[in-house]
Amino acid sequence: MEQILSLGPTPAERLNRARADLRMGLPVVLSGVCLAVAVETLSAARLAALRGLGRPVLALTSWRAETLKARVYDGDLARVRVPEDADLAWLQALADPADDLRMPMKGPLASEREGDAGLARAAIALAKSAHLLPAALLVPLTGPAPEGLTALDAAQALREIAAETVLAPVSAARVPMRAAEKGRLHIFRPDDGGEEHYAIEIGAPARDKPVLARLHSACFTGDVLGSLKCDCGPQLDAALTQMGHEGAGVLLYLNQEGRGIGLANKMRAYSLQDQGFDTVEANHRLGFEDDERDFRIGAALLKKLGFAQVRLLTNNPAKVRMLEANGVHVAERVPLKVGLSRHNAAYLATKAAKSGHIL
Ligand SMILES: Nc1nc2c(ncn2[C@@H]2O[C@H](COP(=O)(O)OP(=O)(O)OP(=O)(O)O)[C@@H](O)[C@H]2O)c(=O)[nH]1
Ligand SMILES: [Zn+2]
Repeated sequence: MEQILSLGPTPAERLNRARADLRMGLPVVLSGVCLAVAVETLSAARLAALRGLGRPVLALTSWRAETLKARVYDGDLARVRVPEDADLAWLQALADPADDLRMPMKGPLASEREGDAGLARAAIALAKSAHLLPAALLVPLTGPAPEGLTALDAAQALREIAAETVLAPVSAARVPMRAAEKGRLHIFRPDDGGEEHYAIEIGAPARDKPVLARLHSACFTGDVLGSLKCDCGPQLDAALTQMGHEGAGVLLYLNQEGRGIGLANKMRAYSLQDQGFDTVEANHRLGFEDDERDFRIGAALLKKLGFAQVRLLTNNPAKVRMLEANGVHVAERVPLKVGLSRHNAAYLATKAAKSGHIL
């Protein structure tokens, strides 16, 4: 009996299923009492079906609510009442700031004050971790949940999302690179089937001395396209080149595109930047924090590879603090200032002014 039971999904596995469901536009059951669906992927047909069940409420982060002038009674989020005549376009306009400037008036909006915000909080956290816009529609269930939907306990889901990802090595092989011939790429995979992360080891760095290290967050536009809007591409190059020259180092390539909001949301942020908002304001207008990355992953990977001390290539003091807080000693911060262009001067200045980067 024990064995049959253990074949079922763990809470972490269920959570990953829920992410996939939300990305498809399927609702998930929260704590057995409501259905939650991401606004970004919601279809008109599903909205109609959900309306048949009860009165929906739209969960938005306090950042998004602030822009929309919706009252925030729940600290980090607001639960906005959905009027009888509101259609899918109304919901989408509240979730997505793309047309805010063209059509600023969406209200007046009324927010729920009574009751528990825990379900809404879990729904928003789920949408974020699925790299969708942080906006979710919640509908209370009066009867049993529809068959076949993924069911989660809201409090447990929030704990799982906040928990540290456990990564296991999957495979590794030699990859000689332009910048460093003695390269080896290691792939790590979380046990819940989530995002994989990579480590590139240059040479054979000693484990008992501080290793030259770089924690690089994925940037498709900078790393692959050579975008001039940021400094990621040149930083990646310069870090590998320095490791190549010194003959040893480790670069973690963390799949946390767009400071953890995903590439689709990053392009939404870029469109807002074209409307005049800076990189931090754009994240906030979308409903995200400035930085949604889980910095613990970097520390965990370094320790897994046997490195307890680093000389960290970064201009971001938050990375230094995070490593120290998670058991990796930063013996030295090595500045990494490359790739300044007229396209990214304002972006780098904003990071220095608002995110504490050292220019
Ligand atoms: N949301 C958002 N993400 C961006 C933007 N520009 C770049 N990014 C992302 O920002 C991250 C930059 O990561 P890093 O270079 O590792 O980190 P950093 O915090 O700048 O710190 P250091 O480079 O180490 O000094 C990447 O995930 C990029 O995809 C932007 O305008 N908006
Ligand atoms: Zn970049």
